[in-house]
Amino acid sequence: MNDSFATRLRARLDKCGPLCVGIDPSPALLAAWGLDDSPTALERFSRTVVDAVHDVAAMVKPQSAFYERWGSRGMAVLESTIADLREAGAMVLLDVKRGDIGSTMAAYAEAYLDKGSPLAADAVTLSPYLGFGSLEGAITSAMVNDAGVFVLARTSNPEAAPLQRLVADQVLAGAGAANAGHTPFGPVGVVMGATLPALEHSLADLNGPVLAPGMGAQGASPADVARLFGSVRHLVLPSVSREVLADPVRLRARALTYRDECAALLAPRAAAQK
Ligand SMILES: O=C(O)c1cc(=O)[nH]c(=O)n1[C@@H]1O[C@H](COP(=O)(O)O)[C@@H](O)[C@H]1O
Repeated sequence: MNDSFATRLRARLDKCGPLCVGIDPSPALLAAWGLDDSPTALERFSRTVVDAVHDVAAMVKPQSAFYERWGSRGMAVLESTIADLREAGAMVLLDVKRGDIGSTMAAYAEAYLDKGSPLAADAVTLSPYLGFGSLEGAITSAMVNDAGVFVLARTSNPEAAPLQRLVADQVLAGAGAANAGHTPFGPVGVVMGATLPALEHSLADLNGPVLAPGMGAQGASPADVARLFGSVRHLVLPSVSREVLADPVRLRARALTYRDECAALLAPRAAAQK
């Protein structure tokens, strides 16, 4: 029998520490690395990141958009990047932010969560704006496939606040209901930006992981992650992309610095001292 998503993520968090590193091969980063904008460069970039961070990050998060730019050639690189990560023992969070009516959602779930799919990941990001209930099939599929999902609740971009403030509690309630009774926690995570000025929502009944993007390029720090999510420190996965990816030579060192800082600030001991 395979371990559940949460059991695998718990083991990775305990082994590697609390950090997710994004693979975002944007044209700007390819240029910064001295690479041209091509599928070959995409592959070189992705391989370099996999080699540098696969044992540092609890999860690695390829951003699908940067591969989709290249059509089928880009998708082939995404497929091989997912395979490389898995072979290296990393957990893959595929950032696709999908959300649609039930029947279409079922096809997305088949594409990204079914164990036999060429793009199968350990987890995907989902958008709840067709209603939390529209994600039910994907959540069931995640459970059947020992995978997970991360549903957008309060994203890191400032313009999201007026809209998401109104619905985030529904997302958190839906996720909490799906996760109830699961140990060590459930397969339905949420996305909450490390850039939020204040938390504004209770995570007490979530019983699922919290992906917290926004460190580095978007201005948040590991201290912000600890300030916002200290109450669920054992469930937080701070995420960073551009700041770590900026320089191929310092990539691993930067990831290690973020990892160590997050681990120190989110350690149980830090809670007791507070
Ligand atoms: O789902 C995400 O990862 C995500 C959620 C969010 O609220 N904000 C956010 O920036 N992201 C992703 O995180 C990456 C940007 O991270 P940075 O380069 O570290 O700012 C992009 O791939 C975004 O799509």
